[in-house]
Amino acid sequence: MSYQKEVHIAQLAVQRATILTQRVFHGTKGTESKDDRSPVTVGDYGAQALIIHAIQHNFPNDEIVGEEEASTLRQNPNLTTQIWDLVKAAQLDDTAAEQELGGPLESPEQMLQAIDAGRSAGGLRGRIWALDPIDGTKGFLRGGQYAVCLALIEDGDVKVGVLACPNLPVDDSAPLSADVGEKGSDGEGRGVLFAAVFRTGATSRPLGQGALRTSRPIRMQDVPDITQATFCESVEAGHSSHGDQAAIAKKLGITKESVRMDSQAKYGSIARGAGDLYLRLPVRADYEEKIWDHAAGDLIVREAGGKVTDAEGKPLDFGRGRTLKDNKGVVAAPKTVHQQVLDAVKSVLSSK
Ligand SMILES: Nc1ncnc2c1ncn2[C@@H]1O[C@H](COP(=O)(O)O)[C@@H](O)[C@H]1OP(=O)(O)O
Ligand SMILES: [Mg+2]
Ligand SMILES: [Mg+2]
Ligand SMILES: [Mg+2]
Repeated sequence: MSYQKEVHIAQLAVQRATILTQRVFHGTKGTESKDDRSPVTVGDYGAQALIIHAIQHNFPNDEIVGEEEASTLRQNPNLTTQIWDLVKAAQLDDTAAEQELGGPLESPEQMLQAIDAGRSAGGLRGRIWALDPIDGTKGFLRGGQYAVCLALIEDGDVKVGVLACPNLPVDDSAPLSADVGEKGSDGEGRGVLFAAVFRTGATSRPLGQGALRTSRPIRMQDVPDITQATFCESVEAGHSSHGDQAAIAKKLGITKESVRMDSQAKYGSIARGAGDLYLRLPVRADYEEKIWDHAAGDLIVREAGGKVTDAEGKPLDFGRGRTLKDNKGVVAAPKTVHQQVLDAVKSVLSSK
C-alpha cells in the first residue's frame, strides 16, 4: 500500500483546520484574560470536527482516536453556535481541494457527531487515525508553538503522520532559538506542514494557502560531535523533567542551553535538522502518554533518519489503546547517536 491518498487528505485536512485555529487565535487575542482557556476549547472542538469530517468522507470504515469529545459541548448551545460559525467558515481557497475534503459540514448536529466520532478505543487491529486537534495548548494560548497532529496507525504501526505547525519558521534551515520556542507568531515566513509515509521519507512544505503541492524532503542533521548537539524539551516542567534533561546534557558534554517549546513541533524541528535531540523524561510515574501526542512525530523523525524509543530503549507501541501504556518517556535522536544518548538517559535515571 502506498498511502498516497491518505497522506494527501491528511495534509489538506490539517491545513484546513489551521485556518480555524489561526482565526481563533487572532480573533480572541487581547479580548480574553490571560488564564481564560476558552480560545483553546473553541479551537480544539472546531479543528477536531473539520478533520474528522474529512476522514469520514474519504475513509468511512476507518476508526478515529481523537482527543476531544462533545458531551459537555452539547450542554452549551452558545459555545456550540460560536464554534459552528467558525467551522462553517473554515474552507480552503482551492475549491477542488475543499471538495476532496467533503466540503463544508452541514449542520451543528453533524459537527457534534463528527467530534464524537473520535471515541475509538484504539488497539492492535485495523486502521485507526490518531488526532490531536491542538497539541501544545499552553503554546497556542501564549502565541508560541502548537501543532495540529494527525496520524494513521495500521495494525499498531504508524503508516502516515502529518503535523501542521503554524508558528514555526517555513525555512527548514532556520536555526532554533529560545525565541522560536517561546514566541511563535504566524506572520511572514511562518507556518510549516510536516508529513511522512512509512518507508518513503519525510517532507515539509509551507502551510500557507496556494502552496498545496510543493513538498521538499527533510533529513535529520548529522551529529559528528555530540557535545555540539541541540536539545529540545517541553516548556512545561510538569510534562518532562528539566532537571533530568540538564543532567543528561551534562553527561554528554553538551553545554548549549536546551530549546524549550510546546507540542510536537519538537519532533518536526529535529526531523528537519533545526535541532538534534528530543527528550521527554517522566515526571509522574502514573502518567500514560497519549497516542495522539506522539504518533505523527514518531514517524516523521524515523523517516527523516532518526530513531525514537522510550527511556528504556523500547520502540513506542501505538497498538495498546488510546495511550502508550507500555512506554515511559521519549528519546528521539539521529540513528547514529541514539544509543549514546540512551545510555546517558539510563545512567541518569537509574542513579536517582
Ligand atoms: N504529566 C504529564 N507528563 C507528560 N505529558 C503530559 C502530562 N500532562 C499532560 N501532558 C501532555 O503533554 C502534551 C504537551 O506536551 P509538551 O509539554 O511537550 O508540549 C499535552 O498533550 C498534554 O496533554 P493534555 O492535552 O492532556 O494537557
Ligand atoms: Mg497534545
Ligand atoms: Mg490537544
Ligand atoms: Mg489537551
